[in-house]
Amino acid sequence: MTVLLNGQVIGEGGELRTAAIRLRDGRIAAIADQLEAMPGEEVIDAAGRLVIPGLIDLHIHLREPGFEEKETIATGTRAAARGGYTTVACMPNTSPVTDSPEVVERILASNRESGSGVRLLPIAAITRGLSGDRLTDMAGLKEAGAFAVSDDGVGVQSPRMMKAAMREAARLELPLVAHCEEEDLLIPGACVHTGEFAEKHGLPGIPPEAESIHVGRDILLAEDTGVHYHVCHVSAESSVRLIREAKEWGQRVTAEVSPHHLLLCDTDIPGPDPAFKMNPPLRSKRDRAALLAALKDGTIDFIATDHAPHTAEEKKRPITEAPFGIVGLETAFPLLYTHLVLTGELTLAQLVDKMTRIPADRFGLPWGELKEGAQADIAVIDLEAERTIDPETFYSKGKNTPFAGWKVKGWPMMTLVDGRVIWREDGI
Ligand SMILES: NC(=O)N[C@@H](CC(=O)O)C(=O)O
Ligand SMILES: [Zn+2]
Repeated sequence: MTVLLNGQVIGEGGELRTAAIRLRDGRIAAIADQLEAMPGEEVIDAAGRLVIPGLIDLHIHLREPGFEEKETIATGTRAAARGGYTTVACMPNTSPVTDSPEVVERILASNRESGSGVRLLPIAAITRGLSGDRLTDMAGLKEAGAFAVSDDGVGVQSPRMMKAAMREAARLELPLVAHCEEEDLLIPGACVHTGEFAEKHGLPGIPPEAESIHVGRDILLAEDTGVHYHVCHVSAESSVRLIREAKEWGQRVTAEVSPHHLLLCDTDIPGPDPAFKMNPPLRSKRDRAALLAALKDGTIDFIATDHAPHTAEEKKRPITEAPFGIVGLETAFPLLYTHLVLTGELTLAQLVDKMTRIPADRFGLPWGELKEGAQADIAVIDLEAERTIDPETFYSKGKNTPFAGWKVKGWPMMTLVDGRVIWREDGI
């Protein structure tokens, strides 16, 4: 048994209050203003710290199997635990692609063997080899433990294939998680948003409608299938408009946004630096404002990092050739706390909700809340701790972040899953 004493929890009305939390048999046995430590009980002093449900990230890349030089399940889940995450969902663009029950089982086994303690939810491919032309055996994948299906990394180009995928995913009650990108609208070497920055540097651009045309198409395709259709990493105002309308219409559509799209736009890119290259790209000020408004009003449901590690060598290539993607697990909470909560854009309660309860609720997961009887998945955060982001200190093998050198507050100090400490800051 463990008891966390004197922590700050977020109350019903969003206010902070001091509380003690008793953990027993992997669950939250009691939450009260005060509790007495019992003989033999492990005591964690959380005085002055924020105690919240463990963070949930439903879009990350762990690169195993196949690209272990970029990240492994062991290093990526360790980075997750350090970031305050207790549950993460990993995308299938591995090698081999996560398109067979064997790969799903291998990912789950690797996480068990790593002893990370992080709950790992494998997302399986929609099409074999992410080729876009043949559906996977979704029933077999689900049976093996797949939590959703996605071809993330590429868009499903054929509407006919997407419709078939939606029907099958609906039948099996598997969420369909879409990377929205119409390749017919891309030119070779396209690497940044079609806008001010691309023009200034003479770089080929990725237009926002390459994303939103798929969002609109998919909403229409999903309409009579009953599928849970989820849009990955929304970046464009036009996508937001379509999602908003579909929700008003009563469709089962959800969406995520990543921290970098909330905090940066193309005009913040200092130069042609691959640390600022990700897919979808950083867009205009207007797009960024639309994303923030959509997150506030619930059109965009929650935040997911799209943690996408790559090697330093790969990210040293010219911007047109370097791979897309940046890491995010170890910096998401402090970045968002500092730049959205301390600036008054979101309340602390809203931010936490969009990183815990809401993703769990939308995907029917049993975690994400601090309440009696719930699984004891917890993050302990020091809202006052201020540090400068230094990629060299990351547990992740990926050091590719556009936020190096940013000084931010609100660092995770301890992470528990099932009432067990899976990571704690040295000296805590
Ligand atoms: N987001 C990225 O820029 N890259 C991702 C793929 C993806 O999520 O689309 C990757 O796998 O590297
Ligand atoms: Zn993607």
